Amino acid sequence: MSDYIITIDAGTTSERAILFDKRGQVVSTSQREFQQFYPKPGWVEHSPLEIWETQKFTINDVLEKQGVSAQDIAAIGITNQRETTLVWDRKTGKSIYKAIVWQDRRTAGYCEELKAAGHAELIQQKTGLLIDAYFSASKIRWILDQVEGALERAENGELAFGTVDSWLLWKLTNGKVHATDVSNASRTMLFNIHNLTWDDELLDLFDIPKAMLPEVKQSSDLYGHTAKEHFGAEIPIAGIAGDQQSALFGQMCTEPGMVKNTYGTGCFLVMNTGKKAITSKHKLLTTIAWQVNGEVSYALEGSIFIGGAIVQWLRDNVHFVESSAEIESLARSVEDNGGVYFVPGFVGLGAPHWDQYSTGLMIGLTRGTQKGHIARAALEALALQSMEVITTMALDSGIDLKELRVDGGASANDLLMQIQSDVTGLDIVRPEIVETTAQGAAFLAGLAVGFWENMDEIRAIWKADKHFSPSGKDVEKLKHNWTRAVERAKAWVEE
Ligand SMILES: Nc1ncnc2c1ncn2[C@@H]1O[C@H](COP(=O)(O)OP(=O)(O)O)[C@@H](O)[C@H]1O
Ligand SMILES: O=P(O)(O)OC[C@H](O)CO
Repeated sequence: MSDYIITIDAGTTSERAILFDKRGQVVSTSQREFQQFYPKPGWVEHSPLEIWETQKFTINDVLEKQGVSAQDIAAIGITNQRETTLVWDRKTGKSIYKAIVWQDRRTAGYCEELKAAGHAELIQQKTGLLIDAYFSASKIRWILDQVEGALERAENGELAFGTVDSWLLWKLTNGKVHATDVSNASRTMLFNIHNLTWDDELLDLFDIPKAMLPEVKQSSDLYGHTAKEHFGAEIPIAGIAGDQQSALFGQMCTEPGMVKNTYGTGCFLVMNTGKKAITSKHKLLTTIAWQVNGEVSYALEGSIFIGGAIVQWLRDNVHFVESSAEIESLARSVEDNGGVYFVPGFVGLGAPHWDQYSTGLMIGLTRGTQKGHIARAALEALALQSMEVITTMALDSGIDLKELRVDGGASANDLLMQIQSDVTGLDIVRPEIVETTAQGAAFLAGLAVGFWENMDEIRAIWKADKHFSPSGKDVEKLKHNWTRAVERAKAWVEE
């Protein structure tokens, strides 16, 4: 009898394996960090082999911790950092270059050229995306250009491209399955999100051979089985979704108009728009949320590059606090921000600004500024960036939002959640289980193998824990000054 589902959560800085039981509860977790490579300013790479070995370790570790065997696992679900690009040799199973991470900006210049050549509209219309180094296509192009002989090998069908989900699937199945799901495919800038196929015109534009692309399947689907040698028995792999889409599913935002925000390293706001792919007029992304039982759900997304990382930066780079949690008590030590604003444009600004040339900016400092004011400004920065995306989402969708479901590390911060409610006027809802990213992939895999019968059974698992409602505080000045501060942070880097 198979009692559990395992989710593989392959994140940007660490990988986890999480064991879920039939009640949708987390039974056990194993987590391990892996190395980040920064070979040049703006470049971020991972070792593909380390991604695989780290993930394999966590799966074996979680089984051992709980004293269960592979036979007890009904299915594996995969959720992953998106856009990160890997290319490997089909015969040897070895990557031909390191994984180029979603944060990597090396192809920003090439992307500017694409914009200047007038390709933005076509790309947005087909893929729902805005031209940016963030997505996979320009990264694949870079590998094919820079690794000797790569283009020819790719044309001959010798090379495979995949995002992290595809890479892990390939490794788990010992090279038997080369596939991805629609949500990950929709982040490559090569996938037509309307007819659900790799787009020939875009492949021509980026000069990427079709032969290297994975098969695209539903998010809840049987992909294959793990090779027996890895965990002692074959386990079905039955669900895949990009981490932000998976969190939307885990939060049970399954109806049009429902929105979640994940406060991790970045903040990722995603709104379910149902069967409608809404083209944003305000620089949000249109993306595929998932495909389940043949039905595709679309979403609008606002990706904010620096969220919880602002707190991490205060902790690790300038030793302002000892722990991330300490930021809350420090921020509570003052009444307000004392006029201080902190725009975290460390890697440029994402949605809705998309300014590759902004930097971090702290403004409004006076002789009276105290530590607490800076802590408060940092938390307000998370909330105000998210507010900008929410305002934009309401405009694009025409939907009057009422509620925002939250998860991710920084959602544990009650003060931040209260500020979020005050600046958006929304009811902020934090669920009992904040492991929604992993839970989403577990649900997708569990549905495919009948571990859970249907959506109603899953819906009953999600439960709210805490609500934060607007306090009625006047936030107009805060919003006004934030807008002024953001404008000053923009276009700072001169190339
Ligand atoms: N209590 C807190 N208040 C504010 N930020 C926090 C708090 N706890 C964690 N964080 C921030 O949240 C991030 C970790 O969240 P997590 O969801 O684990 O991120 P990720 O999955 O992106 O690695 C870190 O950047 C950390 O600084
Ligand atoms: O690994 P995370 O949680 O920082 O998420 C990364 C996103 O998928 C990037 O688009």
